[in-house]
Amino acid sequence: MSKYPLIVRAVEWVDGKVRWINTNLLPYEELYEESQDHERIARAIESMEIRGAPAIGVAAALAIAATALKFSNINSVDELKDIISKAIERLRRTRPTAFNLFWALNRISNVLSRNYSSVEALRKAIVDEALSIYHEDIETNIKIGEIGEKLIDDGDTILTHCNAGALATAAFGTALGVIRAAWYNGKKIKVIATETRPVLQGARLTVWELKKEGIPVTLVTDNMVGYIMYKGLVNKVIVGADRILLDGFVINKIGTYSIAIIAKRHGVPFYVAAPTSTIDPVSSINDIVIEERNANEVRYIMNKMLITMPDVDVLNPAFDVTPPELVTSIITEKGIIEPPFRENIMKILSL
Ligand SMILES: CSC[C@H]1O[C@H](OP(=O)(O)O)[C@H](O)[C@@H]1O
Repeated sequence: MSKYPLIVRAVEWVDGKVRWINTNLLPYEELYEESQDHERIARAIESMEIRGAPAIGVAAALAIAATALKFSNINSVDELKDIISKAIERLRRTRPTAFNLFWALNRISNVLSRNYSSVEALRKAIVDEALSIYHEDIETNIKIGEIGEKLIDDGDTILTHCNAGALATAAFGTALGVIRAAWYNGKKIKVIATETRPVLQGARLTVWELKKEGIPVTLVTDNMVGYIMYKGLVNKVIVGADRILLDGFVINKIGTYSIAIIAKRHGVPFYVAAPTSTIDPVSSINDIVIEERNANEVRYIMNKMLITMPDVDVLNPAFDVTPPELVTSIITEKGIIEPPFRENIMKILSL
């Protein structure tokens, strides 16, 4: 039982089904959906109804568990393994950058690789592993919050980018988890949220979450960050991450790199809050696939208003790369990682 109110849950497990809030509709509408169909859940991840690295990993794992239960009529271990393998491959193809997706699916694949005396034993092992991933996510976020809030001073104004909150995890959030923990521990903090074009996760999701909980938040456009840092209005920056490499490269929402450069220029600490399940211990920076999303996300503001000519060429990289020299420290559930990152990440991962 958490000592914090878990007011918002992006992804839940309800009676053998995956239940999620459609974040594309917020703050205009709070629509929840439920499904046992991994294809429907895969589409929810691709369309960003479900988004945020940890939430994507949890949703994918729960989608596999729901699939195992959906095919309750299958009595053959090999037949169920084949169905589950196909579902895992479909979910792997949803989004290429967030490491938590692959971390979660690899955990389920490891369960699948074992021998089982009955199909029921296999089904139970899959569901148990997926539910562990789900519950661990919430516990991990709270640990990140409680470790990270020690870096927050009473009276701080904290800038955050995109949404690394309860709407990006199973609950509580990572960057917003640190902010929540500081708030509930009595620190009078304020948040500045960037709108985060093109999909406006900051303006729509971070603002919605924090206002729902009464945490003071001010919205700024992405191009205001330089000005507000120049004016000395920001004490700290805290962002989430989609993938962190051993050398400390941080892959996160497009615009993060620009904020990190401005923070460095103005001597503002730049923190990254993420579970160790976001750390990719294998890839090098040249292996990373930065997701290129549909051009209409840039041409339109959330499908509400045309802002450019429909036939104009568009670039729409969903993420960028912040090099380690711009990162002050990485807040994880196992502790705060400071430079030299490779040495200290390997230590915290016991590699
Ligand atoms: C703790 S969420 C991590 C990360 O995921 C978000 O990306 P998206 O909204 O495209 O799924 C954003 O980069 C967050 O910082």
